[in-house]
Amino acid sequence: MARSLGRVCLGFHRLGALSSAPPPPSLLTSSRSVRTIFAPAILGLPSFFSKPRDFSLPNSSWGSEMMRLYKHYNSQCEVEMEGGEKQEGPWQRLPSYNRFLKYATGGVYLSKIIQSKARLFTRNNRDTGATFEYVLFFNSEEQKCVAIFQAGHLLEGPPGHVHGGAIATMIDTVVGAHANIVSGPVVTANLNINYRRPIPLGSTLVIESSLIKKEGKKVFITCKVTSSDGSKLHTDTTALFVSINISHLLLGS
Ligand SMILES: CCCCC/C=C\C/C=C\C/C=C\C/C=C\CCCC(=O)SCCNC(=O)CCNC(=O)[C@H](O)C(C)(C)COP(=O)(O)OP(=O)(O)OC[C@H]1O[C@@H](n2cnc3c(N)ncnc32)[C@H](O)[C@@H]1OP(=O)(O)O
Repeated sequence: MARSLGRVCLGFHRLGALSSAPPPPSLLTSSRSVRTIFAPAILGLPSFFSKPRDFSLPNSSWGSEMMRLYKHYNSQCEVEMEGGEKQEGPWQRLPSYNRFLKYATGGVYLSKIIQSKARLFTRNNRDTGATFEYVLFFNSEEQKCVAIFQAGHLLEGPPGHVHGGAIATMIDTVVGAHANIVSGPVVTANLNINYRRPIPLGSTLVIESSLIKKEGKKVFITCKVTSSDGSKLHTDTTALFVSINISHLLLGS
């Protein structure tokens, strides 16, 4: 389906790092080019494995609003022209996150079974459309991230509406990815959410995060969740991220 849209966006992950050693922190991200390393060998996948599934591409569960907004942002992404030339656009689509630091246990023993089964919470999605359907875009000029999010029926909290924890999860995911792009490895230190209006299940929402400032190890970000046409404000959030040294996760802090 994405192919039929005829556009190719920049990759968030770079394939082909086949070493079994984790990538050095300096290779994890770069704020302008938004690249991270994906190492199949770290994930225990065979080296001939070509590409992991990209959950941020459209699937049959996406409704018309989700598709409309996807096309709106995707049409402003980098385009690959005939002959492989690339034409820049203000937005970059961020393919779905993969756990490149599979063995980053922070010094805590995890059994091989847990390690092999671990999945990013928001992409733990066997039944397409049932939980979190989303795609992230990043605009480096404006220092903004936008996610288009379709809230599936298994995210129910109050009857017919999305659970506050599921909303917080999506906000943390968007602002977390944003902070990671601008500052490298970070953890959420504080997330302060005002819930203004309930979100009906099945809604398509726009989650927009803006960088406020970077101050030493701290990254301050704000975020709004609105209806797809922007007319209703569902939540507003302030978030603080703190940079961590990735070696603490690898060696134990
Ligand atoms: C769990 C590891 C995850 C690693 C992720 C790495 C890479 C991610 C890659 C890609 C991401 C892609 C997609 C993102 C998807 C999801 C994102 C989810 C993100 C999360 O879901 S992540 C899990 C939840 N998260 C935690 O599990 C954090 C536990 N926690 C800690 O690990 C420490 O608590 C820490 C490191 C936060 C602080 O460490 P610390 O205490 O040693 O502080 P430190 O001195 O370094 O602080 C420096 C300055 O921050 C100020 N400061 C600190 N904390 C503050 C607070 N709460 N309020 C106000 N100010 C605070 C200090 O006051 C000081 O300020 P000043 O410099 O002005 O004095």
